[in-house]
Amino acid sequence: MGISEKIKEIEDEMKRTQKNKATGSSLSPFIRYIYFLKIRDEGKLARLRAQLLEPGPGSGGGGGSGFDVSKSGDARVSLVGFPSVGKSTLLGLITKTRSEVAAYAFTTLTAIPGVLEYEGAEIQILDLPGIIEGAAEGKGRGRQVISAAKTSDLIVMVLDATKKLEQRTLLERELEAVGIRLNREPPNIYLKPKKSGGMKINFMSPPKHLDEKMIYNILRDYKMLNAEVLIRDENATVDDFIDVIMAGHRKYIRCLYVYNKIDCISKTYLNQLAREPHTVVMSCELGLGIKDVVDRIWEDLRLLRIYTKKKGVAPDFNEALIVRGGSTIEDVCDQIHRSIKERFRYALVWGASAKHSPQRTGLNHQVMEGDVVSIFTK
Ligand SMILES: Nc1nc2c(ncn2[C@@H]2O[C@H](COP(=O)(O)OP(=O)(O)OP(=O)(O)O)[C@@H](O)[C@H]2O)c(=O)[nH]1
Ligand SMILES: [K+]
Ligand SMILES: [Mg+2]
Repeated sequence: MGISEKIKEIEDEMKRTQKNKATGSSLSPFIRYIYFLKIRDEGKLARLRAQLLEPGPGSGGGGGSGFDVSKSGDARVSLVGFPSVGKSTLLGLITKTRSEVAAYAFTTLTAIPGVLEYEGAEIQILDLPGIIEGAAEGKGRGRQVISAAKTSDLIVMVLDATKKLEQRTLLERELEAVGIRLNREPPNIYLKPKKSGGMKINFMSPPKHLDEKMIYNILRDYKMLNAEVLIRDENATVDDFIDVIMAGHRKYIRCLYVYNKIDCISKTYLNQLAREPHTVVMSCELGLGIKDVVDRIWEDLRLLRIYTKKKGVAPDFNEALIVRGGSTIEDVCDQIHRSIKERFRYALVWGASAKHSPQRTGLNHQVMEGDVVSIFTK
């Protein structure tokens, strides 16, 4: 019998025992026995499902390319967490997609995309298999899960409020290990490799954790013998400097920590969790805090709604263009049509980014939330 069939058999058995449990309430020793069987089988089931996630022989440690789900909508959000914290339950609550929910670990075996609609924006939400410690080294499908997370605009780390606080640090470490940097900006260090000329190392002000010799040695370790360096941040560390050298393999992603199952913890503890930075608390079971989670996802994505206006007509506020924070008129043009930029003459901008309304601008003008834009072409 293959693993899939074994799993099916145990699942069927569990469904049967669950039914027995519901009808035989007076037979308490019997119920206890059934319950014991169920718990034992859940353990077995979790182990089998974990095996199903193990990379096959010769597949190179879990694969590093993520799942075959194409990006769609205005942004991508990944649900990352240990098994059974409630990732699939959350997906079901905020999108129309149903991903299987169950009490045993590794219920979800692949990436399941759903769409969260938020005031005119379409946000892709990826429900992912649970990851375990050692995921970054290829344990289970961990590497694949983390690769998928690396492609997202925001990571929602789903945590079980009834479990130890260390779970968060453990997960962060797994993500760090593959070059993901959570809620951090790239270090303020300028590094330019050169063909010749040796090392030129400069500081804006004396750094506290670095000196010229250290930088020189690190660069040599990475086989960079000619480079120009300017450390702009006095708090920069060796790790920061290595991140700059490895910039191509680093990804700076915002992370929202979501503690689920608050129906099972004390009020005091709940308040403590809720005060942590970048954190929201919820109970999928009771439907508590779900709207907060959705609002925070939107805020943390930092997307902007821009409205276009045709000459002589009022803007259509029902139809927003969604662009990323920091976008320019050029990005707005690209969002409307690929070729519009080539025929661009100027834009008129009304709203928060305009010095006066309307402001006549070029392609470089940065837009802000709620701006109204008219594009004039040749
Ligand atoms: N008490 C409580 N249980 C919850 C809550 N949300 C989800 N659950 C339960 O937690 C279990 C796991 O839920 P799933 O949504 O399957 O968890 P998951 O993170 O997708 O799990 P995997 O796919 O196995 O990694 C299920 O039995 C849910 O009913 C909650 O807010 N409170
Ligand atoms: K589960
Ligand atoms: Mg799941």
